[in-house]
Amino acid sequence: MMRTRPLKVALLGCGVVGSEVARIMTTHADDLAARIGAPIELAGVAVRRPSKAREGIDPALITTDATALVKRGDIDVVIEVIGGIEPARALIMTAFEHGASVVSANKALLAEDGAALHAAAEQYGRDLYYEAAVAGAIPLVRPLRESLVGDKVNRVLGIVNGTTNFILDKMDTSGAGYSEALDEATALGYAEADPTADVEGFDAAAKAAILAGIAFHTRVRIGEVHREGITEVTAADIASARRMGCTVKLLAICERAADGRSVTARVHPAMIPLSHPLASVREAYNAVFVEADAAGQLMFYGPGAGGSPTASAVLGDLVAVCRNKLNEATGPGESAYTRLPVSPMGEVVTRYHISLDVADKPGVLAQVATVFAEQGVSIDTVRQQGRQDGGGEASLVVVTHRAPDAALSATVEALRKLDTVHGVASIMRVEGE
Ligand SMILES: NC(=O)C1=CN([C@@H]2O[C@H](COP(=O)(O)OP(=O)(O)OC[C@H]3O[C@@H](n4cnc5c(N)ncnc54)[C@H](OP(=O)(O)O)[C@@H]3O)[C@@H](O)[C@H]2O)C=CC1
Ligand SMILES: N[C@@H](CC=O)C(=O)O
Repeated sequence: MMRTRPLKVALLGCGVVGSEVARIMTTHADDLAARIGAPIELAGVAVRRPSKAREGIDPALITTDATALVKRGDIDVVIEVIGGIEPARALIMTAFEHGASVVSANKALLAEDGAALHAAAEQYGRDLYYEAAVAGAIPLVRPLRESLVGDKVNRVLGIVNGTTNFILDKMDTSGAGYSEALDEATALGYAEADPTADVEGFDAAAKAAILAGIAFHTRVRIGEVHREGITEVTAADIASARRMGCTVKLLAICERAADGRSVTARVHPAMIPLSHPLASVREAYNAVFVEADAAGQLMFYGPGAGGSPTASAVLGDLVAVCRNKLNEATGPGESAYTRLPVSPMGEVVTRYHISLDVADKPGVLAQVATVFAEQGVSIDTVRQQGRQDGGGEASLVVVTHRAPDAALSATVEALRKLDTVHGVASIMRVEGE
């Protein structure tokens, strides 16, 4: 039977995501009430700039005092879509203390301080849901937290940042410049308030930390994730990838060690073969592979950024949390975990694509090959192309077999010291084979 007294919802933030959440709460009010078993009421909307026009929102609900809103005592659910660390963290803690459960899309905060937030939720008997924090509309947090909790997940690999995928895709397919593609992604609402978070890989690293934590029942903080962004990826890298039958993607890769005693989490650009399913992930779409002992390989795919897709994930959490409230229960929360050490990047086994500018004369290839051999790195393919400019230089592209990242980077450092190597034009890892 439908309860008539509405559940009260406070919305903290009404930007790209928040404005869509408010719109769907209004336009789908009847459906949401039917799903929940009670109507929901938007009880207040906290923003920074109160005079800004907010379509479809009663101006009487707007406040700049988010703290007073969450302290009211009659709020059932707080939706935090402000972003950043503070005041979001303090507001969530205050919400728990004053009786509300929380739905958040804030991956930066969860990857920085998820443990304290979960502990506070548990202490006060509240829910903390955050499906929207990873890969926009794609259900990923709940499948890992609930559906796969009986299995053993060994690897999570995918594209988890829409902005960088949009930029790399535009650079690859339409030849767009980096800045032009970034401006377009920002205008479409994909980029973070500070797009450095996207292009330098912080956003993807936060998501990798969250995914590794849930998948491997451990804790990984953003600072433990090896992170490289896309700012160094050049048109020449993309062209080089094409020549190899590959494309360049920013990947997040989280792995459990074979002995189960440690994990790794990394974010970096990588070349992947055009035949790999991730190669066809276009624009701001995301896709994530999950490999588990019993389930095998699962692929999750969908819109990874933008107001409306992200709001879909927020609304799904809102319904779940409201149902729990009505049942005077909380959801599954955080499962028991073992703190597994996060191994450094140097121990990760990967492959390098290295493009060198070398002297075009006898013996150079042998010298280069010796450096690889000295570091214990086996070469898979070598391609040399003499330059047409008559300067006695050639371009040498070496693709290695799999080796520890420390050995690969030591190889690059040793190559830089050879007189016959005039420059390292690009280095990129190769994944997905
Ligand atoms: N955009 C996306 O595609 C996705 C975003 N997310 C996450 O969702 C969250 C929100 O992102 P997004 O909507 O893009 O961000 P926006 O910058 O568009 O919106 C932020 C909102 O928070 C308000 N705000 C900022 N500071 C305060 C404050 N101190 N007190 C009250 N309100 C404040 C802003 O107010 P005002 O409007 O007055 O400026 C604005 O309404 C972030 O955590 C982001 O990482 C997650 C998945 C996808
Ligand atoms: N800026 C993020 C938004 C969603 O998380 C992205 O581009 O993926």
